[in-house]
Parts: sequence; structure tokens; C-alpha cells
Amino acid sequence: MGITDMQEAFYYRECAAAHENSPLGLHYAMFLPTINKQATPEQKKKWLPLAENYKMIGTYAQTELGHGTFIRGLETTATYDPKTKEFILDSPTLTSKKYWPGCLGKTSNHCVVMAQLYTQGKSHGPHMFMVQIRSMEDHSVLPGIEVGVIGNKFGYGTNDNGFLSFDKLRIPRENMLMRYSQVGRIPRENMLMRYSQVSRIPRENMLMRYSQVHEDGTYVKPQNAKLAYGSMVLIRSSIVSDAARGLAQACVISIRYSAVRRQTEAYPGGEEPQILDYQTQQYRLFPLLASAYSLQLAGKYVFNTYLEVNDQIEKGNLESMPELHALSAGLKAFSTYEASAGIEVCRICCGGHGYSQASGLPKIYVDVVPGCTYEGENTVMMLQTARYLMKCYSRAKQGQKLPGFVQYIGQNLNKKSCMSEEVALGCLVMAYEHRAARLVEAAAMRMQSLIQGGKKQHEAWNGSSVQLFWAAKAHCHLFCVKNFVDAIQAKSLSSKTVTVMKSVCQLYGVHGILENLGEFMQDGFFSGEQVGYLQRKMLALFENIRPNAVALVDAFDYPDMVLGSCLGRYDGQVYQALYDYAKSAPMNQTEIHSTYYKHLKPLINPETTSDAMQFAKL
Ligand SMILES: CCCCC/C=C\C/C=C\C/C=C\CCC(=O)SCCNC(=O)CCNC(=O)[C@H](O)C(C)(C)COP(=O)(O)OP(=O)(O)OC[C@H]1O[C@@H](n2cnc3c(N)ncnc32)[C@H](O)[C@@H]1OP(=O)(O)O
Ligand SMILES: Cc1cc2nc3c(=O)[nH]c(=O)nc-3n(C[C@H](O)[C@H](O)[C@H](O)COP(=O)(O)OP(=O)(O)OC[C@H]3O[C@@H](n4cnc5c(N)ncnc54)[C@H](O)[C@@H]3O)c2cc1C
Repeated sequence: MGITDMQEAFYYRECAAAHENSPLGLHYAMFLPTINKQATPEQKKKWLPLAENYKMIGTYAQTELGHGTFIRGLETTATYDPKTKEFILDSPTLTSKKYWPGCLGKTSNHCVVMAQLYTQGKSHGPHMFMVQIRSMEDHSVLPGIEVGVIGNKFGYGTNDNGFLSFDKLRIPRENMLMRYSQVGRIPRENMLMRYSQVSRIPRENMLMRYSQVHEDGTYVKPQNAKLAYGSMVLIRSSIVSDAARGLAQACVISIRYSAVRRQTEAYPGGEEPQILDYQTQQYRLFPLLASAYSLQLAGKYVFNTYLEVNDQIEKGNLESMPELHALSAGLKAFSTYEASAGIEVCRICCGGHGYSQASGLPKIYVDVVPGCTYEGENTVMMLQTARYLMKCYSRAKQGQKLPGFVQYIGQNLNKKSCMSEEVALGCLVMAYEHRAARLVEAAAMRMQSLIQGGKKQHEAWNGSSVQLFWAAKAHCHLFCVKNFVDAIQAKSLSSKTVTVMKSVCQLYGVHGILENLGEFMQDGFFSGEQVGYLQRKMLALFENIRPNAVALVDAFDYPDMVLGSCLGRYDGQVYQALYDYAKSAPMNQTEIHSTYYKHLKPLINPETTSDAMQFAKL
């Protein structure tokens, strides 16, 4: 395709069969990036041409039957044998079998495997290994390997998620993914050297940026063990835009349909109005439209941040890893929660036709909703963000300067809202900052009081984890609101566009407060009168957005073939499309379905059952 932007390439491949989840999805999304990010130049030279030309087709095999979240608990082992200079991969228990990796069951002939590295009798934690699982000649399964599909799932029907286990499979030492290596003089491009010790090693022993195993099994650890988690951070940073896209497409379908669908007399004898004119329909759909715009902007921000930080890491500067992890983990969770819930509301807003595959909405839902689980289960990801927020809180209390998007932490909480009838964007941001700062402090205070009461650190953590989750969610929500406001205020948009987009941004902020009012009012930050301003503003914004609602979804510019929806067609010919869809149903290709003779006819006309039995033998 010649498209270099990873996300754009992903989208255009998607266009071929939107939301069908390609059986090569993991090859593109995780296998290739893992080779790119975690392999040596020599390993890349060896594997990338094969992988880019589909000789090697691979996936990312990390999750096991017994562990998905807790990577350090994975049981697959890779034990180094210095005699043969090989790693022995083994699945020692039932629960160590790899389970869930996409494209694993029948498609892939290779995978990058996350396994516990053992050398010289010591465990060094999870590391990545390149493993061939099927012949590149006839696709037969290689000895020492058991592999297959895991069966039907909630969705993802076109992806052969699989299981995989190893029976003392030997792989060459060079198959441990390592990046950068040095032999004698340090080549300029290997300035990572500060992350691993300099040592003269035989050239073929490609030691790498992140970790190294010398031929005698000596292990040289990287400066940060989490560098091995890099592929997950990349995908989390990409999932935000993917979730935004799913929500945006669902908004296109449901808002276009709501402009076509007419239902119920507006008054006795009156015309049936477009359902988009019902305030309750606007109340459910317009905030989702605003959320789709907000998440698209957040997705751009987090992916660009990933690119910047990853560039620094490539140059040896790991300083921003914690921020990137906290941002990508939290926004991945926040965006997939918001998008999944929003797509379901869009489906419900389309009534019965929303429940048909013809609407395109079920496919979007089952494609987006697993994002709440994969690449880091959402609650766990939110708690990772909370872990970072707690560290920021203690730094703020010590008077340390905090990075940009957490500078609100530790602020004075005695102030009140500046909210007036106008509902200024600045007052909206202040409200979200106050809420997040208050929830971060409340969680920190809870932890402190538990510890002072004699609880151990891990007990205090678990005993505060609901409040930690609330704090992380409020932090992510603040990020999305502030990022949206910054985009509106920074954009050199035409005055008409700014006016329309300012209303959408205002609605996003106002609706978020009204839907989480307790968290904004618990300490009296808002008065009852100010809440009234917000409620009236929300209803006014519905009227303000209504004339541009269809234009706002058209602006996403998703072609009909991507939406795959009879309800969301650009030409609005919904009913003809639904009828044509019904007529084309396979079961309608014969007037009487074959099952009539075998199952119905004996009931309806038992006397002629013999005919039925004749037919059944056909
Ligand atoms: C190309 C476009 C694509 C668009 C996207 C669309 C669709 C998606 C495409 C593909 C997806 C399809 C399938 C999904 C594939 C998968 O699901 S792959 C498997 C994913 N699995 C996970 O994500 C597992 C989640 N678990 C973890 O990440 C870790 O176990 C953990 C929860 C982070 C805990 O790790 P642990 O080693 O125990 O660390 P601990 O909690 O003890 O923290 C120690 C410190 O390390 C820091 N840290 C943790 N992770 C990272 C990281 N990734 N980067 C940087 N730092 C990290 C942590 O913050 C702690 O730091 P402190 O300073 O000590 O607080
Ligand atoms: C469609 C799909 C595709 C996938 N593709 C791949 C793939 O290609 N490669 C791959 O390796 N994996 C893949 N996975 C697996 C996925 O990464 C894991 O399912 C995910 O990481 C969650 O881990 P788990 O299943 O062990 O859930 P668990 O961690 O068992 O979660 C169950 C519950 O326990 C809670 N919980 C767990 N730990 C904690 C904690 N510390 N604190 C609080 N609560 C906790 C969670 O919040 C959750 O509510 C895929 C999964 C799906 C659904």
C-alpha cells in the first residue's frame, strides 16, 4: 500500500472488510511491530523481509490459560542450554498453555512468545522469543508443538484465536529477541550501550538493547525490565483511536438513521417527526457524538506521545516511560469503556432495526468491546494509572514540579466553581481539574489512613482500589476534556466551525459533569444554582447542535462500505436497503425451506409423513 503510518495502514486494511477483524490482524498489529521494536538489526535483517512478504506470518503469544494480566506470573519457560547454545521452551503445566492469541490457531507459522527466561539456574523474568510453529513449506505443525483454535467467542469470528503449548522445544539462542548489540567498538547507532554492559562477544551472539544472554548463559539485564512490554504500550496507544473510530461510526449510523426515521404523531393528527427531534434521542446521541470527537483528539495525542517517547527510548532516554505507560494504560481503558457503552446506546437508539446485522452496529460493538479486555484488562490498566498518580501526589506534596498533564495534582481544593450561565470552557476545565485533584487526594488519604491503622502496603492498596479507580477515571476524563478545549482554543478554525465545535466541546464537558454529579458536588465545589446553569445549558446545546448533527457525522467521512449499514447510508435510502437485505438472505432463496419437510410437515400433515421421510433421505 505504501502507507507508512501504522494506524492509517490499519484503517485502510480494515476498509476491505470493516470490523471483520482480519486473520492477519496480529501479524500487522503486534508481530511486525515487536520485531521492529525488540529485535537486533541483524535479527530484523533476517526476519523482517520474510515477515513483510508473508513468508513468516506471526502473532503475539503471551497470554496463557492461567495468566493474562499478571505477566510476571506466566509459566511458559525458556531455559538456556550453554552446551548447545539453545533455549528450551516448555509448557510445564496445563495453565501454562498459551491461550487467546489472535491468528494463532490456524493462520500463523511463527509467533513471538513471552516466556520466563532461565539461565544458569536463575529466573530473569518474562522475555520475548521468536518461535516457528508450522512448516513454511506445507504449514504442518512442527514437532514439540501443540496448536489449535479455542472455539467460538463473543465476537471476533474471523480471527482464529488459538492455544499453543511446547514440549521441550529447542530454539537457537539467536531467537531470543534482543535489540542492539555490540562487538568491540560500539557502533554509533548502538548508543544504547548505557543500558547494557559493554563486552566483547562473538559477533553471532547478537546481544541487544534490552537484555542479553551470553553464550555461557550469563544474563545481562536491561536498565528497565518493562522495555519488554513495549509492544503492549504501542497497541494501547493505538486502541484509543480505534475505539474512537468505532464510536464515531456508530454515531454516524444512529444519527443519520434518526434523521430518516419518523415515528409517532408529534400532536394528534400531526405529522410524525424525525426521531432526531425528540429531546430524549438528542440526550442519548449528541453527547456520544461529542465523545467521539473528544476520543479522536485524545487518540491522536496519545499516539503522537507514544511516537515521541519511543523515539527517546530508541535514543536511550527512558525518562518518559512512566508517563507514557500511565497515559496509554488509562486512556486505553477510558476510551474502550466509553466507546463500548456508547455503541450499545447507538444500537438501542435505532430500535428494532438496530438489532439487525443490517444496521452494521452489532459488528462494530463486538469489534470494539474486547478492547476493554485485551491489551490490558481495563480495571488493571486504570489501577496502573492510579499507581502513577499516587507517586505524583507524594511528589507534589514534597513540592516537586510535575509533568504537564498531572500539574493539577496537589492543588488547593478550597476554591469554588467559577461557573456562570455562560458555562465558559475554562470553568469546565477547572471543574474537571478540581474533581480529579480531589479524588487523587482522597485515594492517597485513604491509603495513608489504612497504613497508619496498621495495614501493610498491599492491603492498603487493595483497600483503596475503588477510590484509586475513581481517581484514575477522573484523571482520564479531565485529560479528554482539557485536550478537547485546548484543540478548540488552539485551532485556527473558521468562525462558523469554531462556533459549532465549541458547542460540541461544551456539551462534552457539561454532560460529563451532569452524569457524574456526585463527584463534582461532594465537597460543595458546585452550588445547586450552578448545576441549574449546566442543566439548562445542556438542553440549549441540544437545540444548538441539532441543525448541524448530520453534518457533524458526515464530517467523519466514513464511506458506506466501511459502515456496512442499511441504516447509516449516505443516501438515506434505509427502507429499500433493509428490504433488499432481507430479500438477499440465504434462507429466502427457496420459497419452502428444506427443514419444513423434516420437522414441520410431520406436525402439520402427519398423514403425509412418508413423503417427508422420502424428502429427508434426499
Ligand atoms: C496498528 C493499529 C492497531 C489499532 C488497535 C486496534 C486493535 C487492537 C489490535 C490488536 C489487539 C488484539 C489482541 C490483543 C493482544 C493482547 O491482548 S496481547 C496481551 C496483552 N496483555 C497485557 O496487556 C497484560 C497486562 N499486564 C501488564 O501489562 C502487566 O502485568 C502490569 C499490569 C503492567 C503489571 O506489570 P508488572 O511487571 O507486574 O509491574 P508492576 O505492576 O509490579 O509495576 C512495576 C513498575 O513497572 C511499571 N510498568 C508496568 N508496565 C509498564 C510499561 N508497559 N511501561 C513502563 N512502565 C511500566 C509500573 O508503572 C511500576 O512502576 P513504579 O514506578 O514501580 O510504580
Ligand atoms: C479478543 C481477544 C483477543 C486477544 N488476543 C490476544 C493476543 O493476540 N495475544 C495475547 O497474548 N493475548 C490475547 N488476549 C488475551 C488478553 O490479553 C487477556 O485476556 C487480558 O490481558 C486480560 O487477562 P485475563 O484474561 O487473564 O483476565 P484477568 O486478569 O483474569 O481478569 C479477570 C478479572 O480480574 C481482575 N483483576 C486481575 N488482576 C487484578 C488486579 N491486580 N487488581 C484488580 N483486579 C484484577 C480484572 O480486573 C478482571 O475483572 C486476547 C483477548 C481477547 C478477549
